[in-house]
Formats: sequence, structure tokens, C-alpha cells
Amino acid sequence: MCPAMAMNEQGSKDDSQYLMKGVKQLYEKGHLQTVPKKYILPASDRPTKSVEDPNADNQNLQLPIIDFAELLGPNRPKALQSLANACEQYGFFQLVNHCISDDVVRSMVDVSGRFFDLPFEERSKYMTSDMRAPVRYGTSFSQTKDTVLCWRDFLKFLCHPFPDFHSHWPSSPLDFRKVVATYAEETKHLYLVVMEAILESLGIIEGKESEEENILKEFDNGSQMMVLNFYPPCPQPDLTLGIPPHSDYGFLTLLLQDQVEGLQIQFQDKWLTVQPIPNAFVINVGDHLEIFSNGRYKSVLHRAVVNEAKSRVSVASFHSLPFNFMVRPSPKLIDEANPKRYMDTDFDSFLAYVSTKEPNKKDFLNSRKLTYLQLESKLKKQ
Ligand SMILES: O=C(O)CCC(=O)C(=O)O
Ligand SMILES: [Fe+2]
Repeated sequence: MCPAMAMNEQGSKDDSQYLMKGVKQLYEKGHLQTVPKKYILPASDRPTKSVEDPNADNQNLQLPIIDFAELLGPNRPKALQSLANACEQYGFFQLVNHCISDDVVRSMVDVSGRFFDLPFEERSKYMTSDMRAPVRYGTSFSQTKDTVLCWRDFLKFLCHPFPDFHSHWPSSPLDFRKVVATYAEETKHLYLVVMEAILESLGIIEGKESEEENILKEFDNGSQMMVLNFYPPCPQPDLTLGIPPHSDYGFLTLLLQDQVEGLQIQFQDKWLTVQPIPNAFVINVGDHLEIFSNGRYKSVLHRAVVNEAKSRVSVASFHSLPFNFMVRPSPKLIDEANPKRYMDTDFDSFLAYVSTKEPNKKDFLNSRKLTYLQLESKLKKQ
């Protein structure tokens, strides 16, 4: 009997070691009919499926679509308004007509898939529990802390700022570094143009004064981290999740998904599935932008579901200020009617937080919120 089947039925001592090799390994070697116990969520956390029930999860969602060309053209004011509405109401939008070529986008999804196709020995060279490692391969969400494991394997790596980062990236597949370097550079540029529009939509910048150029320079020098997610087919997709509900650290995430659906966002207390649009980016507001906008733009919970038939690849590019910078509500968005709603935060406090807790839902962002009493005493002092 293969180890995965044995584990399924009785649970052996080697289980955890075997499971730590990830779900691709499990799927390929296990001929699985059922998911191992360690992946089964409590009933209340499972994704449900019912087309008849209008209140059930998994209905489709047409996210607001922002046309990049409109954002740069004479209709910019209208496009900025749509951007503001999307960030306030959904925390998410799809960006179409952007400047990154179909070829660059397709190559990135393709090379990511080929990375996960490598033998486990090759992928596992990058396995580490060090959260600060410039390259980290792993499985689940936080593989050493998750009480229930998730149905995903991932590769995480730093893109910016990082001297000589190419030499840390996987050297296999042979074209990995070249394809990723082009993609990282182009997504960073796209992020900066979108971020400038977001700052304008918040009324933080208006023209090209020197003070405003400084704020843009901080974003220019900011951090960029990439995560490649791989979700193999799952024999019982209703019992588990690819990624549990979470919000993203950072200002913006630019997510590329292949044509297999799986991303769901929480909207009006329901989980709705985002329909992939070929070559579009799903962009979402991260915790730092919610803090910086003093709560005006929302960092929304999202998760990934898996399916029985197809594997799925997604590529997330996370962008924020430089790692040593404090993120705080913009002074331009604080006044008597809008007191400061969040504590200042930095990367170290985030790392300290996630390394002591099982990352769960919006915990980190909630830990940064000033409570009602704190707000009241601040108001009194003003
Ligand atoms: O795969 C997806 O659609 C979601 C990925 C995600 O949310 C993440 O990597 O933070
Ligand atoms: Fe995410």
C-alpha cells in the first residue's frame, strides 16, 4: 500500500513528514480517493456548493473592470472614480488593457507550471522554515503552524530590493530566471503606475510638486515579493481549501491566474468566485493600503478553492514600501471627522506577529486597529 493510502486509513508516524512534501507529491504518488485527515476542515470552514440556494457560497462575481488605457487617457478622472469605487466597495478589481504583453504573461504562468513539474528533490532545495529567506518553497499556508493543512504548494521569493537576487532564484527550469526577471520588472512598473493613480484617487497627489515626487520615490524603492501557487486536483474539494481566508500584507497585490477558476472573495458576507479574464490582472488592496488610506480602501478577505479535475497555477506579486519603513495612515487623510484609525506598523512587527500565531483571517490587520476607547482618548486630546 502506498504511504498516502496507509496514512489515510490509520495515520502512521511518518505522516507529518510525508505530508510536508506537499500536495503535488501526495497527488502524484497517492492515487488518492479521499483527502487525508490532516486536510479536512471543520464543517463550518468548508466551502459549500449549491446552485439552488441563492445565499450559498460559490456564486460568480463580476469584479469591477478598470481599463488601463482609460486610466492613462483623457478619461482619467472617470477612471479614477471607478478605481476609488472598486477599492472602497470590493477591495478588488480586474485590470485589462495593461501594458504587459500576452507573451510575458503567458511565459510567466508557463514557467511557474514547469517549476512545479520538476522532481521533488529539485523543488525541495528551497524548503526552509526561515520566514526571512530570500527564496522559500513550501506547502499549505504556514506549514509548521497550520492545524489543518491546505491543498497548495508554493514558491516565494524576493524580487526587490535585493542585490543580486537572480543568483538566489531557482536555476531550473533553465529559463526560469530570465522569464521571472522580465515579469518582475514589468509588474513593478505596472504597480507604480496603478499606485500613482490610487494616490491621486485618494486626493494625496494632484500634480508634480516636489513633495509628491518624494512620496512616489518611496514607492519606487519599495519591496516586491512573488509567490507562485500550485493547486493540484483534489479528490474531495468540498472538504478542504487551497488557501484559507486571509488578507494580503502590502499595498497592492497583482494576481495572475490561469484559466481555471478558484479565487473567491468575501463580499457582503458571501464567498463569490472571481471569473478569470484571459491575461487580465486581479488587483487587490492589501493591509498596508487599508492602513495608509485610514480605512477608506478595504483589504478584503479572499481564499482559493480547489477542484477535482484540473490543477491550477496562480502568480501573486506583492508590493509595499521598503521593508524598514513604517506604514501609517496618511496625514492628508486624517482630520477631526476622520481620526487616525490604525497604529503605525512595520515589516518586523508583521513577522513577529505571524511567527507567534497561526495566521488566521484578518488577525494582523485587526491587531493594528485602534480600539474605540483609544480613538476616544485621542479625540479628547486633540
Ligand atoms: O491563487 C489564488 O487565486 C489566490 C492567491 C493568494 O491569495 C495569495 O497568494 O495571497
Ligand atoms: Fe492573497
